Amino acid sequence: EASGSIGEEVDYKIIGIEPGAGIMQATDTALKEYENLADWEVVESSSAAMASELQKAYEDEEPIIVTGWTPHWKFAKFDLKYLEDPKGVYGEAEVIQTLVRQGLKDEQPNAYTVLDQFFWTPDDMAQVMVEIQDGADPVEAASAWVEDNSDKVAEWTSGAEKVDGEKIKLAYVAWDSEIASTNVVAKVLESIGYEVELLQLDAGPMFAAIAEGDADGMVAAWLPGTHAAYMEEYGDKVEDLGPNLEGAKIGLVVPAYMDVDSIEDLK
Ligand SMILES: C[SH](C)CC(=O)O
Repeated sequence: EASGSIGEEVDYKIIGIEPGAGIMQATDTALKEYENLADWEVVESSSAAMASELQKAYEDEEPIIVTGWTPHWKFAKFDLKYLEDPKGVYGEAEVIQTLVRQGLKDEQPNAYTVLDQFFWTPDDMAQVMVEIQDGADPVEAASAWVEDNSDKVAEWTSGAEKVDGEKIKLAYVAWDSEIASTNVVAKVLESIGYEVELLQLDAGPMFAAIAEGDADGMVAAWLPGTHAAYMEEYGDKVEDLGPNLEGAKIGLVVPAYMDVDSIEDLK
């Protein structure tokens, strides 16, 4: 039974993730744009910590508001809803794009071909994410998906020739979505002979690593809105290979049992 306002119930807190994430920047903007959020706080946390807080609240049918995104396994496990965002702070549909360092096409044309052709659906990504959430090692979950989806993988490797142990470094942030996609791409690059190193960074350093050539590629650019600031800073120093997934979204997410439908209702 609701004891008071939504704000009182969640102590005026939105449970966030890592500070550098674009969704955290968008939520900082939301706290300024929505007068009713003037006294609210977004709690810096991590993707994993946010997910476990969400799971705990959900199991106890407690109120909670989190920074959420699609694709994500939480929508398969819990009955959740996005809060309406009348001021459009979180943008509309997002795509996840692939960025590579300048020069990769000449130096590693076969890796470039795979990264350029990598494209899959939110359902594909969710299959790998749920396996990992259910306890599978990300490398194992990626291997299993690659084996089960050889036709799609063949489209990605079409035109790429085998190499002999050349090294490729993929940068990523430990968001569940990018743990899945980066491990799948790594498996596919390994299948044509590359030795792949995964470099886990925060969002800003991930863009910087591609721009400065410290990593060869990443499949983790959420655009046009989420990572707009990073593209503003680094866009002219990277090569943008376009979307690898369409139908993504970010926003504030609550369990469906909460009687709130819009960010404007958070009082
Ligand atoms: C958390 S979303 C996967 C990306 C972002 O917010 O930077």
